[in-house]
Amino acid sequence: MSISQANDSKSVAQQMAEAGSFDHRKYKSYAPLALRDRTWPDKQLTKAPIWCSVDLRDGNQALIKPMTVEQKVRMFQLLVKLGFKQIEIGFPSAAQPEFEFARKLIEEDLIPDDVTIQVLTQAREHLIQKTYEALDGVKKAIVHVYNSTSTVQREQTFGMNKDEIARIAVQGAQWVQDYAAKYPQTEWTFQYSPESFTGTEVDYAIDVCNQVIETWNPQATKPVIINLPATVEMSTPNVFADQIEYMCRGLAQRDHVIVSLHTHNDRGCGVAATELGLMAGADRVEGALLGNGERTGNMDTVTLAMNLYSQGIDPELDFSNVQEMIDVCTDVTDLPVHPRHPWVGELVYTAFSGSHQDAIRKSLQYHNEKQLPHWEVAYLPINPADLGRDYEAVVRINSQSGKGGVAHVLERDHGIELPKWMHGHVSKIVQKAAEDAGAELRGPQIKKLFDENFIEVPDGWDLRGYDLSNQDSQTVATFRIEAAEPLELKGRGQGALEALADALSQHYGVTMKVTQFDEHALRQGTDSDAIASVCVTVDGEESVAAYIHEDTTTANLQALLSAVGRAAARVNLTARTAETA
Ligand SMILES: CC(=O)SCCNC(=O)CCNC(=O)[C@H](O)C(C)(C)COP(=O)(O)OP(=O)(O)OC[C@H]1O[C@@H](n2cnc3c(N)ncnc32)[C@H](O)[C@@H]1OP(=O)(O)O
Ligand SMILES: CC(C)C(=O)C(=O)O
Ligand SMILES: [Mg+2]
Repeated sequence: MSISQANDSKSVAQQMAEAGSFDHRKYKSYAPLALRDRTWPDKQLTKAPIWCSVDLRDGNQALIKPMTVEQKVRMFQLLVKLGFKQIEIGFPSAAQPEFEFARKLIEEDLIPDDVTIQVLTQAREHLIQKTYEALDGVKKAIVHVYNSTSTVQREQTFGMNKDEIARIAVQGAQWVQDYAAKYPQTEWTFQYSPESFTGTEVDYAIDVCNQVIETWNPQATKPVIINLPATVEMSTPNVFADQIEYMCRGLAQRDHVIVSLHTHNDRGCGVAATELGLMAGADRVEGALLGNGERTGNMDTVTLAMNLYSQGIDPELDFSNVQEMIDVCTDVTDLPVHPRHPWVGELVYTAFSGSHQDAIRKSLQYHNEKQLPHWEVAYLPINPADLGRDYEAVVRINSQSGKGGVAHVLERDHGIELPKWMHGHVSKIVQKAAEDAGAELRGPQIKKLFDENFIEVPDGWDLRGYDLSNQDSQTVATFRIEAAEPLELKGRGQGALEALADALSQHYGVTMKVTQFDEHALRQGTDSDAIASVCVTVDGEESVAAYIHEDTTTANLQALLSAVGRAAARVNLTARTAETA
């Protein structure tokens, strides 16, 4: 008997008993909804949805260690600061800290006037009663009642048929309404979730939701919220979008119903499903910061908001201080943020690889020079500074990096703008050091390598002074050099640099040619400091050096002298004459 035949004849229970059987045939594919006249694929998102944070409920119920009341207050205050106007604060009938937290917010008047708190309850009377007790005295609140409607839960958890499950929903909705009437001073909004909606036959989901809507009888001034959860993400986002479009068409009193989405991320598409669901007609979304929540988490509100932001849409949430948000979240959830987390991870604006760095550097320069009206920079979907991130993270150097990246770091961190011909010389040194270290090199290490290999004056090659004059439209010069014995050399040429090359050629009896030269002001440091870079060939041997000085002629001459001095380590330079002072 083949393995395949063996598996086909086994029940799921038998297969489960066989530990370690990685066999896809025990799973079946989802059945897509045949919505032929779907309209959502042609829609575009143009505005932010109504946001509801579920950090303090769905996020909290998934933590190893649920938040304390104090931690919940901290998270609540962060959510308010970020701009959430609807915040599900918990499941007050579930546990004492949940109840106490609701009481604290109300009694200590911690809820801003423009923020509505929301609470979750099962459709069970004693839990609903306790929920209202927790909310006594609140100005306004959303009471969110749910029951599970999927085939699996109907059959396996509840052992009930469709009508019986619908009756739980309607009875729950009725209790929610009845208890609300006991607290007339509060402005109540009701919300219903057919939990495990994506595993529910869509016509049945419409039927249950419409019975709840009929119970609550919403008005224009008193809408209800129907929240459609992908309690477990079971399909590709397009299937979810079809389900949402179908629901939006089938829900009664649609004008008085706010359609809300609550996706989870089991297949890694929680945000994508929400985006398509919004295109399919939903008005509101529930989610958690950084995607905290049951299993793989809830839809990540940071990612969705930043996706909108990066399309030029006001997300109506403020992530300008992303570090503060990360600090509070990691602290209260005790969960780390992945370095590649969309938009906010430590590495998401960082390029280590040479070609990316080169493109980023050129593109940023182009962007600044042309003053483009919109952000269009290679490899950087948004300006990291918008999130309070600095540019240091954008280009980081290791052995995968190229010359553009090294030049970028010297420019960015030290205001040293190198001429293009020098990029390769510097990056060769940096790359070798990175390879030897087998690690990243940070800005100060790169500057040190640059100083040691290009700026520092080799022993015995210090320029002590010079006199320049003009003769027959040529520069005639005397140079004083601090060597083992002080030298005074004379030379002539087109300018001071050529005159020095001439003086050194004569002195050492070698051919010397300045092949590259550049001089310009430093972008950092004193106003007058200039950096000069020189490439010289000494008897065919190429040597490069640079020097920084407030006097540009001194910078040029010392750069040349240093380059020759560095060549002297490789070429035998012996004085031909004895022109000592
Ligand atoms: C997808 C989601 O995130 S849903 C939210 C989940 N969050 C939580 O559960 C966190 C808080 N929950 C709790 O602390 C507890 O579950 C409580 C306090 C709410 C209830 O506690 P208990 O009654 O002791 O236990 P439990 O939740 O297991 O109750 C199960 C019973 O409720 C019924 N039930 C479960 N959900 C619902 C519901 N939404 N509406 C009506 N009845 C429900 C079950 O059928 C079961 O009935 P049975 O006793 O006849 O078998
Ligand atoms: C309570 C409901 C909305 C829920 O969290 C879910 O279905 O995921
Ligand atoms: Mg959930």
